[in-house]
Amino acid sequence: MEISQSLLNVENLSVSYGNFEAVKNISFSVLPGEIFGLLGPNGAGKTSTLSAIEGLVRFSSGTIIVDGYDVIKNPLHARAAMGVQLQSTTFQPELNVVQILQLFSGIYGVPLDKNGLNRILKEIQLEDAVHRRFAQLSGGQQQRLSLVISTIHHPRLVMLDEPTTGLDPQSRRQLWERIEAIRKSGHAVLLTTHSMEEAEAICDRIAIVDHGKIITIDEPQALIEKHRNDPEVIAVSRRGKITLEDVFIALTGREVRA
Ligand SMILES: Nc1ncnc2c1ncn2[C@@H]1O[C@H](COP(=O)(O)OP(=O)(O)OP(=O)(O)O)[C@@H](O)[C@H]1O
Repeated sequence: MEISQSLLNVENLSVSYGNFEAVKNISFSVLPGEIFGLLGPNGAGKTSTLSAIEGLVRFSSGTIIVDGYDVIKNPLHARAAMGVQLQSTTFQPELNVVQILQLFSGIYGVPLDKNGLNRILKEIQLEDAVHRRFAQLSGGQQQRLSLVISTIHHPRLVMLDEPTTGLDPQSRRQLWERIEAIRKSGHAVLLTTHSMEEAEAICDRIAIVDHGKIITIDEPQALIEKHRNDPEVIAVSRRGKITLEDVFIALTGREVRA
């Protein structure tokens, strides 16, 4: 895969916390118009990988190129090209929906007049919740607001850490549609998820990560086809149907992580 074609190119990335190596020499690329999922058991190194790309943790070795910019040599350009989903703790608790949108449009240098503000509020269906603070919103409303903020500057690469965890099916579908709209615009999405259903539904390719290493990278359906006759996959399957979760469990093992 040509590096120049990729919106994100991660090459031989390692991340350590003291003596503990959480990410071990991983490489992958994300293309324009692609939704790429990082899947892995708890503690596999997914968030550490995202954090390294986002510039939140220092990595011990490797290179990360975002939209052609090396995150170490050109951090400002690289950061301008990415949108990062913010966790609720990042929002000032005393600010309401409108104030949060105004704050982040200011931070990103994106002009937001009254019409623009109303358009966004309508788009994320928060017109009736403008005066609520973040903590007073439902999980679905919080995620819609977080996603719109992470894309307010139209970044070419959007990174989402477990964007739909805890959402009801309606809210999850709506988020999926918004994520798919990012893909449609030719931008790329890198997300982490524990939902195999989500990976199958929206990811073009997935990387299965375990113990800091990438076990495999493929299209979800291709991965199922490739492994459907593996004895370990058949052994963990239920009701005679082979799913992505069966392949995932067979590849990463049945034991629960600490
Ligand atoms: N700041 C830190 N200091 C020390 N160890 C850390 C730190 N952050 C993460 N780790 C460890 O690194 C490993 C990878 O953690 P990471 O959060 O990247 O995993 P993950 O795949 O995102 O897991 P989860 O699915 O549970 O969110 C884990 O063993 C974790 O305990």
